[in-house]
Amino acid sequence: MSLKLNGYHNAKLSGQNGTSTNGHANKITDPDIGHRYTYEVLVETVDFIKSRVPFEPVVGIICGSGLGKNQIRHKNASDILYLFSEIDPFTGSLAECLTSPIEISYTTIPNFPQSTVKGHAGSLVFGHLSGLPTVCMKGRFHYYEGYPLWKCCMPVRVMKLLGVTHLIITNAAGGLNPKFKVGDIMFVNDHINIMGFAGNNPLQGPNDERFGPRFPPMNQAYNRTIINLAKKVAKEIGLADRVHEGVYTCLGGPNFETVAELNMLKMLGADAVGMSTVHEVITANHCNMTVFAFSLITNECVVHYETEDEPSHEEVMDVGKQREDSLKQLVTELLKEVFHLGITTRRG
Ligand SMILES: O=P(O)(O)O[C@H]1O[C@H](CO)[C@@H](O)[C@H]1O
Ligand SMILES: Nc1nc2[nH]cnc2c(=O)[nH]1
Repeated sequence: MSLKLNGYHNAKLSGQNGTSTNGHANKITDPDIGHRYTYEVLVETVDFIKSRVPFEPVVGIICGSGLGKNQIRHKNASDILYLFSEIDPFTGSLAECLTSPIEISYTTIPNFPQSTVKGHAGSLVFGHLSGLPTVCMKGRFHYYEGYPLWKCCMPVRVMKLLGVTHLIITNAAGGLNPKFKVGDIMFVNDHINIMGFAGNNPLQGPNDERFGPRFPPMNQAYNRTIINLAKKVAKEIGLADRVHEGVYTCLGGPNFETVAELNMLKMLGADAVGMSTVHEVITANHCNMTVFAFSLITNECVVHYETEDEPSHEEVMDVGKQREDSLKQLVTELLKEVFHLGITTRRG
């Protein structure tokens, strides 16, 4: 099978054969070498999916905690879960907005990691959303599950190879900005890659130029035009007073933050904190996808000691459930606008 990506198709996999992208002799100290997904391994995964899905998705959606948990009804227990009928677009999880869905469990997809977190069902759902061929990840992978960042982001590259140009990333997050209330939505306009400060980055290790450049820029990681459209859509559907823009930051988890950590993150300029998304955004930008991300504020971060309030994953999932309908409406209406305007990918 031959897949062409941004003119990188014939480029050599640099870094694994003794030559690095900057031309220096390469002594690899990467402990994951030999385990990382090569381009060819991902093509194997993509071929499996293509053999089961009769169309190419252009939109990808990653469902955050509580937004991808429901199992879709299916008629048999085989690996492909063909659904009976169209599903009401405003009930159930984000994936249930897809019409004529085809659901493939992660357990059956070659080379795919497995979901281990409550609220992350563990399947890819293919279908149409606002008329656009779409793939939805019901269940993402987190660093705290024990997956290295490059593995957490493997599905982003799979989506790219499947044909996805526009990626919508959703997450549940704690609100650091005092203006944010539980149930509000924050359109992510930038991030702080705290794990990256310590040298942990999904692009670490050999770079395969068929995906993207060794040193990708990240100053326009979140598509400005889509953020503006999302604000317009939010206004139209009566959510204007529940949406904000802001900076997301990701810690490794799984524990929620201490009071001192939260105050530090606030000082750094973060408006919301979670345990995902940043590495997915980096990987998507690296392979020239257009990215839109939003956080559902599921809890207000506790930034002082005089309280008995504590965050919990149950609360996170409950708020996801309560706000599901608004989020689905937002995404559905937004996609109509994005493709009406014909927003292109980052590098054209
Ligand atoms: O980022 P998502 O997957 O939405 O989930 C967030 O919610 C969970 C904690 O309750 C963590 O996984 C955190 O990252
Ligand atoms: N790290 C982190 N992740 C979250 N996910 C949902 N809420 C939170 C939070 O307060 N902190």
